[in-house]
Amino acid sequence: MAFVEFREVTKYYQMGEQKITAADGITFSFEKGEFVIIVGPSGAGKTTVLNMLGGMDVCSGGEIRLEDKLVSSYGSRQLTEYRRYDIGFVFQFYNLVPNLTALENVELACQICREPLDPAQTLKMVGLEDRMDNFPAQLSGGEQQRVSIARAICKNPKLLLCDEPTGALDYNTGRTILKLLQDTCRNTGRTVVVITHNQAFTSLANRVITIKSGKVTSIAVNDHPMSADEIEW
Ligand SMILES: Nc1ncnc2c1ncn2[C@@H]1O[C@H](COP(=O)(O)OP(=O)(O)OP(=O)(O)O)[C@@H](O)[C@H]1O
Repeated sequence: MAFVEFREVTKYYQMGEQKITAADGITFSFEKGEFVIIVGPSGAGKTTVLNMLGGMDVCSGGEIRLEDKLVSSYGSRQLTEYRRYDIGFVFQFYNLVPNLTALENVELACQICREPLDPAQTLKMVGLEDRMDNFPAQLSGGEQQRVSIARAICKNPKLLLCDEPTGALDYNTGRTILKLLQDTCRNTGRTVVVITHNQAFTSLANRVITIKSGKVTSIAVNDHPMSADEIEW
């Protein structure tokens, strides 16, 4: 059994009379420790897939599994536990609490999980040992994204899910964030999923899942991914 599996997953949104198909029979799987990129144009269904994988949204049909858990059968209480214990999220716009310091933002997330990592150590790992007592407004966009990555990793999740994590950052800062995510995967064996519309990022991944119009159009496995230092876009 694969670590993560989507089998014929569908997602429909009803907008008045109109039925929108955001996922149209999505099937893929990947293994523990992989760096997975889900790529596709705007509106392809990437966020929908990530939200269903992260338990933030439910599918209309098909099966979603993480290890031996059939996530697609979960009710709201089980989904709350799943999001809390198994999933770490990184969003495009960081979503830090503005009146808490970097360290307090990470500590807050640790309070709701079972076996958190040490918040200060995790901030050190993302290169912020000297900025722990700063508030988000005192940090650059790249530094705020590092805090949000530390906050997600600190929960010690099975899956780290990142939705356009470099979308709000300049070129060089974006590259350092991709390197951090790639190093997190390589050095700690954590499974990382990144969604992006940027085709250039795909050479970083062990597995690239391409989505168009709610369907998987290709799945490519790369045994020799490039380092984030080497790519240009
Ligand atoms: N809550 C919702 N209600 C109605 N339609 C939705 C909802 N969420 C997404 N959709 C629609 O589903 C489709 C897929 O959207 P999704 O956000 O998953 O695409 P995406 O690939 O992540 O796009 P982007 O890169 O622009 O964020 C789009 O047509 C979108 O308008």
